[in-house]
Amino acid sequence: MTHGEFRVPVPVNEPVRAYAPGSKERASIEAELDRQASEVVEIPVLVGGEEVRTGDTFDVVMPHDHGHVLAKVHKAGPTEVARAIEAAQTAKYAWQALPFEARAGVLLKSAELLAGPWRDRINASTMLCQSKTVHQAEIDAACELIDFWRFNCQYAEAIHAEQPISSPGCWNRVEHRPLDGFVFAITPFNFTSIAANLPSAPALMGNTTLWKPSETATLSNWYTLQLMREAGLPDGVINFLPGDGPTIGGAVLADPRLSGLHFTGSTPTFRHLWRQIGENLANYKAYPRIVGETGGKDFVFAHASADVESLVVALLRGAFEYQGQKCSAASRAYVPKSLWPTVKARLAEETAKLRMGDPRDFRNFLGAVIDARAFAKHKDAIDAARSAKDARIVIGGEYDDSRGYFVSPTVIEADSPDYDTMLRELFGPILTVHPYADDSFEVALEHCCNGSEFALTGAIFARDRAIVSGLTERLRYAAGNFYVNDKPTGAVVGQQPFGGTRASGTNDKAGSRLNLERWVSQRTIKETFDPPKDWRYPFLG
Ligand SMILES: NC(=O)c1ccc[n+]([C@@H]2O[C@H](COP(=O)([O-])OP(=O)(O)OC[C@H]3O[C@@H](n4cnc5c(N)ncnc54)[C@H](O)[C@@H]3O)[C@@H](O)[C@H]2O)c1
Ligand SMILES: N[C@@H](CCC=O)C(=O)O
Repeated sequence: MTHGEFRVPVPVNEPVRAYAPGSKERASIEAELDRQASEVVEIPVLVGGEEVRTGDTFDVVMPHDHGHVLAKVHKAGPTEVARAIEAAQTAKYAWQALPFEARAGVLLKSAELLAGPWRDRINASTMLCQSKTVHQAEIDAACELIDFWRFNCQYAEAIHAEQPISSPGCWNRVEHRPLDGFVFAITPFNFTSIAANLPSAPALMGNTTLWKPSETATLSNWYTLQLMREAGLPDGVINFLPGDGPTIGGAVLADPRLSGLHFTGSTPTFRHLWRQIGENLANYKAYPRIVGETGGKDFVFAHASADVESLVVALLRGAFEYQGQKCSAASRAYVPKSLWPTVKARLAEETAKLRMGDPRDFRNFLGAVIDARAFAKHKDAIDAARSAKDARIVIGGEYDDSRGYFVSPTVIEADSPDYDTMLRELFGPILTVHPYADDSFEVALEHCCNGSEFALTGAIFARDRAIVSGLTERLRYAAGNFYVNDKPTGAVVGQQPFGGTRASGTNDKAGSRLNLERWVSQRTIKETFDPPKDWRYPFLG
């Protein structure tokens, strides 16, 4: 029972810590990195608050030192999936019955724990198991996740406040009900914040969820769930199902009580899941909501009036931060031939200064790519460019997986905008640049707009205002997140709602009111205070 209209605290973006040499925060995270590197964590399946050890395990390793095991994870199978669905169905009545401020309180408390005592643990595990530098871990696992939790509470409050008008003699109300079943969250390896947000956003709206984490990110993901449990998350609200995607996915999607899929990951996986849901459609109690944020082939389009130094920094940071493993990473660029020789020379000069290695050495700008499969894909793309007639490696092109999965920051110069790596998502530190003739600006622009199946992020560089306006207009549907004279990565919750269209997803904008609206189903209630007692209308005489 709530006696009052409460307001959640007004959120502000979590400040990013610098971890400068000699700082207390640097010493503190270094100690935590040492601690985590010296242990092997056993991670169970979690159903209804019960830790289940199936005995069928896989290892989580450091991508930059793949012989080093960080965790042994028990895989969920069909039995655990069935138990998790029952646990979610059972937990949802008590969870939904809680007043909104109690559910929001769990997320706000989670944000507070992450901003304080849990920050090092979550950041360090993200650095070790996903090979992020301290800065990349900080902006993801700490700041973005804190922002998701705090801002979502405010967006949820605004949803609840939205009510219809009432005419005299009646009172209309809209109830923003949780969905009639459970929500399935399937999460990617590359952002700890996205992984924790996918099950917790539907939970905030009163749903109970099943969470299938990415194998390689299971350690950091498990810690975020422990944090939420410490913040008061009741048993059964989020059930943790690590293991093989198709095995778990097949069992969950077949259940008639599936009411929503909250997915982030690659385009082929999402298409596969959508097809599976389609094939099951007649078996579901209600049409499942499908939210999927997927792959990208994110562009940088430069005009001849672009400022070269800003363009070079945007290409370098946009393409190589976190080894290019951001869905938003700059992976194709269109640069006029009048600028390209200077841009190429400056990019080569600056890229040569980037150090790559173990993120525990804070001088490194890049770590390793996530696993052997990713390494093989990048190696193949580099080898193919080396022997191609219409493309060449102009920067980098080295790789070595003897200790970790290292791929050096690489630039491929492609004569044709249809060269393989101008179109295909690689998800690694490989940027392909198509230098276009200045008098073929329109042809290059048309390719940038429609040449790729994706439409996630994109950036334009120009100083000429008419060109900025024209490109903004022409590229309206080429990206869900569009940047002018800035890199196409680094969206901040509350500032640049994030998501793309076409093959890049359903564009329900993670960390926004729009996303939360997908996890409720409105019930309209009309209460009449003076119901008519006579069926005859006046016109009948
Ligand atoms: N648009 C966005 O906001 C966004 C954000 C982050 C990552 N991404 C995209 O994610 C991809 C990288 O992440 P990834 O390598 O983890 O993606 P992925 O598609 O390989 O895996 C994502 C998740 O799906 C699971 N999975 C795979 N097959 C499955 C199946 N048949 N049934 C059920 N689950 C299954 C995986 O185990 C993992 O948990 C890139 O394509 C990137 O662009 C997009
Ligand atoms: N939101 C992040 C990307 C998330 C996908 O990997 C960015 O804007 O760089």
